[in-house]
Amino acid sequence: MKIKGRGNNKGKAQGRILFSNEPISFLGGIDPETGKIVEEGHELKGEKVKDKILVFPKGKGSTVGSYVLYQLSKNNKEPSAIINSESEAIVAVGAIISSIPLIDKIDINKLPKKGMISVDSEEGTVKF
Ligand SMILES: C/C(=C\C(=O)O)CCOP(=O)(O)O
Repeated sequence: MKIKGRGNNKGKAQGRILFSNEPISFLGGIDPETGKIVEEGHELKGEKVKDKILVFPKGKGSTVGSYVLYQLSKNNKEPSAIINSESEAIVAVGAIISSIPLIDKIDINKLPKKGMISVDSEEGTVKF
């Protein structure tokens, strides 16, 4: 199946889905050294974002989160792509400065919660 959204940063990626129903805070929520989700009580606590297609509704928390995404990419711990219901500025800026493909305006409830997925953020499409 192919779903069209809005491509925000050009690029293609394929990988395993890491799916969250909850927003993600990059500052304080993800360790930039390891790529591990560390936010207490978060449904993905303990998971690593590296090489995953990270699916979540939107970012939350500090604007410094954009820089944490950049730190993740500098440490080779970044997700391969991000899919959001609606990206806000923190995730959008972080993805752009880190060259991470990003697609939003996707009804993430229509996506599988696990398995492989392909992202083409030039077309603005996801395939699974
Ligand atoms: C740039 C900021 C802090 C710093 O330099 O460490 C302010 C961030 O403000 P938020 O309200 O957390 O976005």
